[in-house]
Amino acid sequence: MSFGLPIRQISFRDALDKYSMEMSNLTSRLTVFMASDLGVEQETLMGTFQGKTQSVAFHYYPPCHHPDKVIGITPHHDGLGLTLLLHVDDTPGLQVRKNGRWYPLNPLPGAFVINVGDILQILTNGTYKSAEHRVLPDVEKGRATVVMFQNACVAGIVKPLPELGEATYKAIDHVEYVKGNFRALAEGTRFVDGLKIM
Ligand SMILES: O=C(O)CCC(=O)C(=O)O
Ligand SMILES: [Fe+2]
Repeated sequence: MSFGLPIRQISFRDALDKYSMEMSNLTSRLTVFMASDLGVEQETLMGTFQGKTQSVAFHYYPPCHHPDKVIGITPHHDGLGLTLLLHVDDTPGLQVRKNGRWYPLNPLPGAFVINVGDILQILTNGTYKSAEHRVLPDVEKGRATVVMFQNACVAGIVKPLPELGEATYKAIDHVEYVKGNFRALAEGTRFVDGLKIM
């Protein structure tokens, strides 16, 4: 994917092209493990990610001497398929919520943080849960991350894989899903909750 960058920024463009391809490859490799864990065909899960869009975010969180008054990123769930997060430095800040408690996810050299997004939660019929997370600023040091969001769907539709039994989420056109997800994010709600079949 070219990200529509001007040709003149050749080195950045090349680096981003390469990074984008490597993240697609990593996603494919991860789906192989997930497919075997879920008991579905490798190609089925891999196919939901292959050829789909990616978006990238470059975050920088400056040091902040009033961490009690400021938040880096407010608590949220990622809305797409998988998120591949690279820590550029060793500054902590990312936290994940489990059973109502926040846990730090400190950077490990050479490791990615992989987040399940809401679409993967739907695809796996709720077997994998999208994790709520936030970023707190550090008092002393700035923090940089590169975050790749991998999209996924089944033939243009966001829905549970039929292999995973009776669907517990309604099927929705991918374009409608993305619109609804952005709307919900702005309202501070979760679009995926409205797709749940009670
Ligand atoms: O920068 C981070 O550690 C988290 C970024 C994030 O959660 C996001 O971009 O959705
Ligand atoms: Fe996030």
